[in-house]
Amino acid sequence: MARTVWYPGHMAKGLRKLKELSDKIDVVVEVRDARAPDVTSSSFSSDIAKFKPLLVVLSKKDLADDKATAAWLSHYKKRGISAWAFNLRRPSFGGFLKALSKLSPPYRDVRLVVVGVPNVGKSLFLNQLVGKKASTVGGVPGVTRGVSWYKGKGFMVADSPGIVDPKAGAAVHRCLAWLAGSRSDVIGGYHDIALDFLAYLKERDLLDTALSPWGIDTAGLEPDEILKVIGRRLGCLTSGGEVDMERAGKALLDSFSSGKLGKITLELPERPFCSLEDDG
Ligand SMILES: Nc1nc2c(ncn2[C@@H]2O[C@H](COP(=O)(O)OP(=O)(O)OP(=O)(O)O)[C@@H](O)[C@H]2O)c(=O)[nH]1
Repeated sequence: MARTVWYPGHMAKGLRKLKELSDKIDVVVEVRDARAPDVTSSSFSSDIAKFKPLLVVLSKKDLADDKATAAWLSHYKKRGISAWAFNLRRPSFGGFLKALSKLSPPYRDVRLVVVGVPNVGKSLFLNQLVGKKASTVGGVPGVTRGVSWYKGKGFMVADSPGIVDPKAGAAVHRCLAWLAGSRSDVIGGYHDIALDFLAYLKERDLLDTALSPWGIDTAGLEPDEILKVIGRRLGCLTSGGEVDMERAGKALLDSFSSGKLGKITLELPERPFCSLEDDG
């Protein structure tokens, strides 16, 4: 089934803004989702990393499988990429701040920009890093125009809108929808996206882990049958008593993105996300 790629105008504008910013910054911090670090990375950050240091922050560590997160951190280390994993709701930035201070020019505060796909945790990261009293900085010639800068202890951070890699295919957008980084209702509907999600979990042998909180026996069931069982279990019914598959899909995806299904990582360094049907 052909699906449209969701790449609205504000993201194109954000990408332009970021490119303009690149000569004013010292460091790029890319926030990636620990549940899918490869899907939520962008070719844009690796382009910038050719001439600016890149620090990778894996967000939502509390929602990801701990062993998988350790494997990703070790994967980055082997490739010389500095990376940390945080539960951004309760972060401990010690090692990250130390690395940041080493990148500081001797004559002024180090300037960083925080980039990442929508909903990955950029705002929460920025707020936690700068502190509760985060307020924008104004009036720094040549720096503050057109972008919001926040002052931290020894650093200045520019925020950026969520950017999805313009080259990302439809399959990546669907995975972002599972993670709540892209809107399922816009790119294909919850029913459709939830079926993709269930098919992917099945292919990765993650179905039983994911659905264990609901005690659903999935043996021999296809994704649409599984979604029907979930819909009945959660009371997503039409007035005629049929399962409302759109509501069931939304309930499943909400449960995954909020961590109700437990700590699940969708891809591993040795087996990154690959589409079941890459029509991008
Ligand atoms: N459990 C958990 N939730 C997180 C974490 N990081 C971010 N979130 C939640 O994820 C959601 C999105 O976080 P934001 O900081 O708004 O994400 P963003 O990247 O700024 O989003 P955009 O503005 O859409 O680009 C919020 O509900 C956060 O509370 C984390 O480490 N753990």
